[in-house]
Amino acid sequence: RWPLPPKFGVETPRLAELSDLFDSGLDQWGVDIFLVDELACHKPLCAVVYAIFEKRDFFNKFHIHPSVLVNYFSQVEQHYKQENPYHNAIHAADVTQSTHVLLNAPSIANVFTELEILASIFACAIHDVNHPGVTNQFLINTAMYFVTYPNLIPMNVESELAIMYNDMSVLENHHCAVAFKLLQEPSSNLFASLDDIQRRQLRKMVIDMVLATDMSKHMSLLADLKTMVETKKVSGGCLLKLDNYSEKMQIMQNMVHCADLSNPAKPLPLSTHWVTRVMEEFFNQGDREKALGLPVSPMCCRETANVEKSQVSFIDFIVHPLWEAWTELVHPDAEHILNTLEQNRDHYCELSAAKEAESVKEVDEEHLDEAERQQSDSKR
Ligand SMILES: CC1(C)CC(=O)N(CC(=O)N2CCC(N3N=C(c4ccc(OC(F)F)c(OC(F)F)c4)[C@H]4CC=CC[C@H]4C3=O)CC2)C(=O)C1
Ligand SMILES: [Mg+2]
Ligand SMILES: [Zn+2]
Repeated sequence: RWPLPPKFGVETPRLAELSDLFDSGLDQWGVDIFLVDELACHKPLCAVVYAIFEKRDFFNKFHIHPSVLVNYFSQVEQHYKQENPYHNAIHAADVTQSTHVLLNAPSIANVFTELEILASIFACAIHDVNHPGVTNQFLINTAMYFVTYPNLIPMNVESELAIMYNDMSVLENHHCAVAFKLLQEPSSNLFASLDDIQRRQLRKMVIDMVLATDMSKHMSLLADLKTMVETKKVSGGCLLKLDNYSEKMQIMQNMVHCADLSNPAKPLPLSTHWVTRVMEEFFNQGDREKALGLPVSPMCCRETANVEKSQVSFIDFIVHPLWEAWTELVHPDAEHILNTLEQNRDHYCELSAAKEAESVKEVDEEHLDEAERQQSDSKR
């Protein structure tokens, strides 16, 4: 009934290269997602989701026609703002492919049902859709802005979002709502062949995973993961005893959260590329906060931010503790990921120390110049 879409759902003159890259890299941690973006003519999300669905045989398992997948994820991809330096479709493709790799860890094979795997991949693909390029804090701070200055034309409709969601996981609620709204398109009914129970289960799982990508949930999510790892150690190390929904969902939420925080654990060239992008997005937000007379958020001031120091702190306080817990949960499958994270952290630490030494040297030279000036003055 439907014409077959182009391979991977993208019209590209470089299909052979894209196909080869997926053959060798789709299941690899550290595939060059920026090269995927280039080869897929800047539709990386469509291409990655199509390739994963094919690799996992989801088209047959869930009776999904390839063109329905392409119709839906083309819509989703268009709703990612490509003007965002960081929160764009490349990030969505990156998190989706990273989760695809994490799901292949031998120690969690047979833990998840096919529906749970479908829900995880889907959740990653849509987890930041229509992201406005600012944080929840910014939206919350600006929500009251138009109450204080009603005559100001709403410079950013996004602040409507905080009003809509009463400051609770504003972005993450929005990403879910947009994704499920797009599903209602008749030509995009991805889950038409699922039965009602499965559709309801999938919807709940996706919402639970996407809402867990809100960084304000990070500490509680990590605490629960550590508790699970402790009990797993006690119960002879097998994960297969996961029978209730909440324990399984906890692992799925942490898996997607790990993928969302995986940039510092990727090969260094990819990691530094993501740092440049995320800082650009934060600095744009800082510029807007300054213009609005709002307090500038941490790491968002382009004049004073120390990129290397922020990255070391981000890794030490947030990323490493999470990946340490995940690595223990799936031991020994994620050792190489944790090692890469630790090497990258040391790289940023050295950069930060070198930068520190450089600025101290400059100050010393200035003092020397000043002293020489004073000396020559006193001689005259
Ligand atoms: C400043 C500190 C000394 C003290 C401190 O409180 N925090 C945490 C902090 O300030 N946060 C928490 C994370 C927030 N955040 N940050 C993201 C992000 C992504 C990639 C990054 O680099 C690289 F991997 F590409 C990155 O690097 C960072 F250094 F900027 C940050 C996203 C993570 C998930 C969802 C949306 C993005 C999000 O909510 C931002 C506010 C510290 O980090 C250290
Ligand atoms: Mg997000
Ligand atoms: Zn994200």
